[in-house]
Amino acid sequence: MLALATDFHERCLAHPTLSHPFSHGVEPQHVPHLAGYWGEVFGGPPVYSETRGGHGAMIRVHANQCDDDPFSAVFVECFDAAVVATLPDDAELRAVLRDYIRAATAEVVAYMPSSAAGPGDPPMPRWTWAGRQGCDASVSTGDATTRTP
Ligand code: HEM
Repeated sequence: MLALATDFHERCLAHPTLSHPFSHGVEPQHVPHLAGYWGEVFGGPPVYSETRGGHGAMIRVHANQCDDDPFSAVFVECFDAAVVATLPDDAELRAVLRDYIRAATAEVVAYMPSSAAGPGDPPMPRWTWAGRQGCDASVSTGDATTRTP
């Protein structure tokens, strides 16, 4: 997760659109925080919830920041590229991660408009080989259940 977050963040900083939100200075521990968040989503220990306040806190970092959305498409492109650069060449893994980042980005971006209500205290999303757990199947990878989580 640290390798993925490091590579991904470098891509954001190098991107003409994505670099803008980071141009006012980035929290020095941003990359480990991002890695801890993703680790928790994918079944690791609750590092992000215990140290940063959980999924709602992550959403609130982004909330009410922007009334249009120049970010979603390029954000997922950078993530897909970071997955290819840092994780094993595994089609099933890449499919789950592709589904994940699209669902996660749509959720974050929905809170970005200045008029959006806050997220409350939503649970941390959990993703496995079968896609998102405890949620509707439209964001799941369907029958990809043969791998051990
Ligand atoms: C859609 C476009 C997005 C943009 C432009 C964006 C931008 C940012 C910025 C500027 C920060 C603050 C960096 C800092 O100073 O610490 C941040 C923090 C963060 N972002 Fe995003 N983000 C986006 C989407 C997402 C998504 C989809 C996720 C999760 C899948 C995510 C996860 C995080 C996390 C975990 C943090 C650290 C929050 C903390 O300090 O606890 N971001 N993001």
